[in-house]
Amino acid sequence: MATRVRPVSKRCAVIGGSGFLGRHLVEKLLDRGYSVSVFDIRQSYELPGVTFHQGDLCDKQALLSALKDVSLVFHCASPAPSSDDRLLFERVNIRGTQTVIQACLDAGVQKLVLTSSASVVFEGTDVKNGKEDLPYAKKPIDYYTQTKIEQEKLVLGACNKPKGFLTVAIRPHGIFGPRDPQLVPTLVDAARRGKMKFIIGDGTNLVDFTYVENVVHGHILAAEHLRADSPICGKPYHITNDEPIRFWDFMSEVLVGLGYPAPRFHLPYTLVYGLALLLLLLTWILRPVMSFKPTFTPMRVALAGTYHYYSCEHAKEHLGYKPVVSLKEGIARTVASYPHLRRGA
Ligand SMILES: NC(=O)C1=CN([C@@H]2O[C@H](COP(=O)(O)OP(=O)(O)OC[C@H]3O[C@@H](n4cnc5c(N)ncnc54)[C@H](OP(=O)(O)O)[C@@H]3O)[C@@H](O)[C@H]2O)C=CC1
Ligand SMILES: CC(C)=CCC[C@@H](C)[C@H]1CC[C@H]2C3=C(CC[C@]12C)[C@@]1(C)CCC(=O)C[C@@H]1CC3
Repeated sequence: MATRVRPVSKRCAVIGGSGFLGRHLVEKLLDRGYSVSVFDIRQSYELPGVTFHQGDLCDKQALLSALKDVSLVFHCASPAPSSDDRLLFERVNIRGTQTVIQACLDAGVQKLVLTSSASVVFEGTDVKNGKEDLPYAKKPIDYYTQTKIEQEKLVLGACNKPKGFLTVAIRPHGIFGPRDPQLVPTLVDAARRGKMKFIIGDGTNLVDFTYVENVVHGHILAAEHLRADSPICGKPYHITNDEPIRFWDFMSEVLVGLGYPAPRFHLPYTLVYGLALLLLLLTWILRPVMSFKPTFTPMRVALAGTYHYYSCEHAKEHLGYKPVVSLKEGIARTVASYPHLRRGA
């Protein structure tokens, strides 16, 4: 069993600390006695023990002031996948991450923990119990995934033991929990518009959904195990709930928990995927005159209709990782945290 390693310095920075995952991470770091410098393009809350630095991570000077006297940095900022804006992803996830690395080196930061994504190996076809040695997606499913791949390569490639700069990447999948602006709100929005009646495919596809506190736990374990003599330097780690579930069972549990009916009718996967592609084409054609965001994008349909679950054995072995909140408990906490999204609210 892995031993618990004590942090050397208790001052750290969270880039993207105003976001969903970032804020949960900040709260847990505070509980564990860290003082935290948050760097984000927006400030969404105030907490004792947290210093906010508002700025764009592509701006090295702005970053440097947030990294002063910091030895550990968590980088969990990214534009939302739904923005599907290639130039923005390239600027923030690729060039911005290069800037983060350079700022860390200039500021004498010793450890950088990146929030990557398990989807860096996902090409829209089944992944069953995928391990970290799967190759990066050759045909990434969207610009978000494409730039997350480049981002992870940059951070892991920057690991340099002689220079005393150590890096590691955490690859979560399907993060959910209180304050998530993406998964539950999108689902409820679709349900309210009568779009959640259908199951895409036969509904047996297993998927990982990971409760946010488990993702946070994985990040902190990685940071605290990151030392020059550790096997984790320069490596990616899947962090999941270790309880793959049928995609449509998860969606149904959340929907029913919030008072909406579960999807019941089946539609063939290829038909829905084809329709999503057509719809996407239509949004491009019509962009000069009108803009609309389809609920069922090809990316979402692929995620809803294929197997994609990942092994977290390496994290267990090298980080001593074990989920701290079960899927059942995570779903219950999540449902309870969205009273305003309940049916009829
Ligand atoms: N949610 C999920 O299911 C998964 C997420 N991930 C990864 O986890 C990380 C956190 O995701 P999540 O918490 O869901 O996302 P959020 O959008 O909630 O958080 C990201 C934060 O980064 C900020 N940000 C964006 N661009 C910049 C910039 N140029 N400079 C500074 N800050 C910026 C965002 O601000 P603003 O909101 O204004 O854009 C936001 O506050 C991301 O790296 C994501 O790729 C990985 C796997 C699954
Ligand atoms: C079919 C439908 C409309 C489902 C609604 C829920 C979806 C919005 C989520 C289901 C799986 C989620 C997911 C992500 C975002 C939200 C979903 C598509 C990510 C793309 C977020 C960023 C990642 O790195 C990977 C995630 C995979 C799962």
